[in-house]
Amino acid sequence: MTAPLLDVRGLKVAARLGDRAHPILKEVSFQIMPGEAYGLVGESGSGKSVTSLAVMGLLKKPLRVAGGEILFKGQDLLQLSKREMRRLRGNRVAMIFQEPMTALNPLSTVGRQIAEMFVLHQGKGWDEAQRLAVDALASVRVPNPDRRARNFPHQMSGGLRQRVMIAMALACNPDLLIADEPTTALDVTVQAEVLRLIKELCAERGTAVLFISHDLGVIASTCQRVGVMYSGCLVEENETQALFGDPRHEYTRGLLGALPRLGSRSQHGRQRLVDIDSIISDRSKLTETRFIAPRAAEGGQP
Ligand SMILES: Nc1ncnc2c1ncn2[C@@H]1O[C@H](COP(=O)(O)OP(=O)(O)OP(=O)(O)O)[C@@H](O)[C@H]1O
Repeated sequence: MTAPLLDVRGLKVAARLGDRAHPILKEVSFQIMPGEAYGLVGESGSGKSVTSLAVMGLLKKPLRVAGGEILFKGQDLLQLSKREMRRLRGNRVAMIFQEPMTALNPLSTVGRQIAEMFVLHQGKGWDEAQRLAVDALASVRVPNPDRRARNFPHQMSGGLRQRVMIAMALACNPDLLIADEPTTALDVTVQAEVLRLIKELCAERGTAVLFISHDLGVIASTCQRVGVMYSGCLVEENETQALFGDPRHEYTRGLLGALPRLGSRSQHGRQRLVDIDSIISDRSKLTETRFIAPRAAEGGQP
């Protein structure tokens, strides 16, 4: 049997405020197989970003890991030194964020920033790194990559900047790409293009992806399996199609029920949004339900 690429086991994260530690993640466990696209979905504040930052070793005070293991290729990332973690980041595990402007250096051309990845992580000389940066821009389908490499981030549209982030993230052919709401800040039409690009490039290269989104539509179009987070817990996990066809946790049913449907328009012609709280009867009971695994994992009952 293939070993998982990422195996998060009983991950607990707490926020220390004053002399009290508030639980933020409560024993979150999931696995991502090599080359697999796995989605984490849940509403704002459910703990998706904290999970991805913990995997990247980028949690900042007052947050800290309070228990569990994060095994990457069998090695517990929580045991690595800061230096070892820095070497892993950008190289074996890379991340793209929601807002590329905050991740890109405004004072440096995008070509230079991509080239730095090749110099830092692959020990390439500067001339070769710059040629590779132009190739990397071409691989994320940036038109006129030679000319664009000389642009500063503010000279590009949001969609192009996100392509630059993808080029940087994939520069060293990582085993795992973490994409945290990668298209939320983009126009709807550009969103679809960028999602397709991430999906295609990762499939071509065999890169596994951890997709984070509050948008079930994004997860449905990109991921093979999905984990649903609520209030710091993973409440349900399943193959994407099975989860959509047969949501079993009340919170998942609420999330799916709150999706605007094509054709359901209000009298003003807008798509009707359903409030999730009109579907879920009692939020206080949601975390009492145990984690719901795929049916096959329960012994194959129908
Ligand atoms: N620096 C911090 N200090 C204290 N609590 C924090 C901090 N950062 C996040 N949290 C808390 O951790 C919880 C999970 O936040 P997280 O950002 O992971 O949610 P999320 O599901 O990614 O939401 P969003 O989609 O809005 O980013 C929230 O309750 C949030 O208030």
